[in-house]
Amino acid sequence: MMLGSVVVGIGIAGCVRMRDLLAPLPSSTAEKFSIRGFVSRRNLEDQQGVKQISTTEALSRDDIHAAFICTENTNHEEYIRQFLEAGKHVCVEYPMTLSYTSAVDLWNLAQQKGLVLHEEHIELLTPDFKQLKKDIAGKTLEEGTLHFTGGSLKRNFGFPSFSGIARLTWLVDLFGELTVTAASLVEEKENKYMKMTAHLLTRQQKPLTWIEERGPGLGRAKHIHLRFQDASITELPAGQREPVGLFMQDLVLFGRKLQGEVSAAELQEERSRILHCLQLADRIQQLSENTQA
Ligand SMILES: NC(=O)C1=CN([C@@H]2O[C@H](COP(=O)(O)OP(=O)(O)OC[C@H]3O[C@@H](n4cnc5c(N)ncnc54)[C@H](O)[C@@H]3O)[C@@H](O)[C@H]2O)C=CC1
Ligand SMILES: C=CC1=C(C)/C(=C/c2[nH]c(/C=C3N=C(/C=C4\NC(=O)C(C)=C4C=C)C(C)=C\3CCC(=O)O)c(CCC(=O)O)c2C)NC1=O
Ligand SMILES: [Zn+2]
Repeated sequence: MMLGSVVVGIGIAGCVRMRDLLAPLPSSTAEKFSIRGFVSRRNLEDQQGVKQISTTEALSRDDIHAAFICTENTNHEEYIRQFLEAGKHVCVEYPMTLSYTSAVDLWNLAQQKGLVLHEEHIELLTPDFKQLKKDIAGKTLEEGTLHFTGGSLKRNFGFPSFSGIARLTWLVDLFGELTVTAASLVEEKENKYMKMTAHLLTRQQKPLTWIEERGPGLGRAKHIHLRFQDASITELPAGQREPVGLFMQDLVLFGRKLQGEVSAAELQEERSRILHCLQLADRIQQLSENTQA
């Protein structure tokens, strides 16, 4: 059976989703999707030959089974809830929500309804990350820093521990569950500049620092300083480029979940990681807001 799909939010991510749905990876679960329309709060002409439909139509049509939520982050929660309540599977661009408790609610709703709730994590699929993970396998961490820089985000992307949750996901995927010991935020609104610093500890009580820095003219980059018992890594390794795009890899994974090809254990592990990261993001926000006041 084909999985009728709708893309919600026509920014960079939404357009890429549409492109991938229109030209799925051959012989993959991505071929099971069939795009039926897109939703936008603007009135748009056809996009890549796909027609705009209303949210009401997307929620009520029997031939629509899945929604791709690609709006700015402040709207994710409301759209996810509406589509789950309407009985549709959901793939949402990270971060799923801007609070831990709302994410727990949504996972519970998906479970009650027997629906797949999938959060995109292309940062785990990048060649550089795959290589880094291989390079540090078996090494014992002493301390580390992950410093992200990037251009200013538009409004409505949420607190930086949420908009930048991809970086936190890296740290948790590499070093396991973490705790937050301190966090602060420096913001210069008039300069569109911000720098968040979070201090974390691994289960083995090793310190990790996560810095998320954004401002006009800052290039999108990650700096790492990882010190292990017998080695240091101070540069991201360049992984082997892959023929399949990142969003397409994520689409295939979502498709595999819908086809029941992902084991319950794997689903549980992923859900735990996602909720753990959102919980850390929540804690970082709380601690930062306390230091600001
Ligand atoms: N661009 C990328 O490479 C990646 C993006 N994401 C996530 O995808 C999501 C969307 O990001 P982008 O597409 O890059 O952002 P974007 O700024 O290009 O698009 C945001 C979306 O919101 C819509 N929008 C915002 N305010 C609106 C308003 N007032 N009225 C009508 N429409 C409005 C835009 O048209 C667009 O659909 C975010 O959750 C982001 O974190 C995740 C991974 C990678
Ligand atoms: C060119 C302008 C450009 C914009 C506006 C952009 C936006 C953008 N990229 C993101 C993540 C991401 N973006 C990319 C990669 C890309 N994303 C792309 O739009 C393109 C062209 C690539 C390059 C192939 C990746 C891999 C992530 C996941 C997080 C990360 O690893 O940084 C996010 C989510 C929040 C974040 O993690 O920062 C946004 C809003 N990315 C860009 O590169
Ligand atoms: Zn640095």
